[in-house]
Amino acid sequence: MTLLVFGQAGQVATELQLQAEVTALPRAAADLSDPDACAAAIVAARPTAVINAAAYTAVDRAEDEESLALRINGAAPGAMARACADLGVPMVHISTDYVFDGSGDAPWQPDDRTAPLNAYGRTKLAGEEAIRASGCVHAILRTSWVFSPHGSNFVRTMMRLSETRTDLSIVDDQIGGPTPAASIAGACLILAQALRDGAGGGTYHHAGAPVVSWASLARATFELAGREVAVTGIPTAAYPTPARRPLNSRLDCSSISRDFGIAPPDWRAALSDMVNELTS
Ligand SMILES: NC(=O)C1=CN([C@@H]2O[C@H](COP(=O)(O)OP(=O)(O)OC[C@H]3O[C@@H](n4cnc5c(N)ncnc54)[C@H](OP(=O)(O)O)[C@@H]3O)[C@@H](O)[C@H]2O)C=CC1
Ligand SMILES: Cc1cn([C@H]2C[C@H](O)[C@@H](COP(=O)(O)OP(=O)(O)O[C@H]3O[C@@H](C)C(=O)[C@@H](O)[C@H]3O)O2)c(=O)[nH]c1=O
Ligand SMILES: [Mg+2]
Repeated sequence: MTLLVFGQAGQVATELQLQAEVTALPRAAADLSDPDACAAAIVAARPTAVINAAAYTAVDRAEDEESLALRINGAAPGAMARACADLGVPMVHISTDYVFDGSGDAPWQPDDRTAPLNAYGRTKLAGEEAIRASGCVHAILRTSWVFSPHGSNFVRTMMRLSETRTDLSIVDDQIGGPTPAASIAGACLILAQALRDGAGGGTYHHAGAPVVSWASLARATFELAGREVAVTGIPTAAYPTPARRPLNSRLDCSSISRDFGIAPPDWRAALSDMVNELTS
């Protein structure tokens, strides 16, 4: 199958290229700020399936650039999906825990009420809605707290800070599942094949287990890397940021296990591999 991937250098896009033969489109080939160009790229490639792994992911910066983020995260996936619908090509799209408001402490189900707290979350929700409205055969995969040795993510930020800092204050009241980018890529490939084979699709959750706080994830990183950094857990209110972030990012991942046999990965194994790769 000819798989067309939007995104090339991002965390998930990089893993897709490592795991499968795909045509990955860098920004120069398909800029998501130009939705029509994305649709045209699909028409030109005539793929058997499309995976959108590109997005505007700078959560704080999106507060000041919401209209650009909306074009990239909302309008572009919508244009891709309409092109897919016209051609009868299935589409796999990645979305986020940040579509939820983070209330309570129960894991979010795929059909729970969405109510994003920040601009990034609003634009990602717009993308989901545009894809559903297009009528294309699709799977929307919501995930959370992505990390990998490639690209920018919280774990790499912690590794960088450990070069110069002996203590850090990290929020310990935001709870979620850190997810290896490799696991998301694997899930996208399974979903693309299943949709090709006639599966119905829909909205699914896939995130790493067990759930932790950002402070715990930082401690686990420093322990594996042998870095002596003291982590003080602090409440979100003590770490002001431009974008509000949800406290409860737990995602219930049972429907993707049931329908596709995709189980939540244990992030600790992937973190250990990643730290070894970065420190060797
Ligand atoms: N990172 C995370 O923690 C989470 C991510 N997600 C979702 O997972 C998906 C993959 O995220 P991840 O791999 O982490 O993303 P990254 O931030 O690692 O990479 C984003 C990718 O999108 C590309 N991109 C950004 N803007 C444009 C544009 N205007 N035109 C074309 N390409 C563009 C980037 O290209 P370039 O290299 O040229 O900048 C890059 O390849 C996204 O949909 C994201 O919303 C969901 C939950 C958590
Ligand atoms: C660097 C640092 C961050 N923090 C906090 C800020 C924030 O609440 C939390 C994580 O910071 P980040 O900026 O890495 O997180 P953020 O970029 O918001 O991560 C999110 O990215 C988007 C794309 C998603 O879709 C989400 O699933 C999630 O992964 O850690 C501290 O408390 N202390 C620190 O020293
Ligand atoms: Mg970030």
